[in-house]
Amino acid sequence: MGRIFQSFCFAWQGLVYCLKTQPNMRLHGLTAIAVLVLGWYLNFSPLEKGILVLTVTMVLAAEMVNTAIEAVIDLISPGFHPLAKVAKDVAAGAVFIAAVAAAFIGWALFVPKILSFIK
Ligand SMILES: Nc1ncnc2c1ncn2[C@@H]1O[C@H](COP(=O)(O)OP(=O)(O)OP(=O)(O)O)[C@@H](O)[C@H]1O
Repeated sequence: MGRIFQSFCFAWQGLVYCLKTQPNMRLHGLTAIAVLVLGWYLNFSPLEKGILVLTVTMVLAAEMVNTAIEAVIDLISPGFHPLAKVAKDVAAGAVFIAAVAAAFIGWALFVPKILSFIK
């Protein structure tokens, strides 16, 4: 039980580190809260809520993995190296495609719902 709690504390520290040091993580986090609150307010179905939760989690997790990769690269390759560039660019690309997919999913879920609310 102690080990599980300790692992949870380390994971929490990683999350707090990302929120403190990464402006993009704060932006994704605030967007996630806004999207989830709005989703619940607009009475999304359980399936739609599940898709929303998975979508925001995908973006936040991608941002955290990106931050971890950046930290490792800065540790092992403080100077310029072409492979360091590849690693950072690919990690940033993962965040980018996750964010683009999230934007499409948000558009597909929210636009019909908001239109039906306005009518
Ligand atoms: N050690 C390095 N060697 C080669 N290119 C690097 C190196 N460090 C960074 N770069 C290049 O600079 C870009 C920006 O790197 P940086 O570490 O500032 O990432 P970032 O995405 O701007 O970080 P953050 O998300 O913290 O703002 C990388 O995507 C990469 O192209």
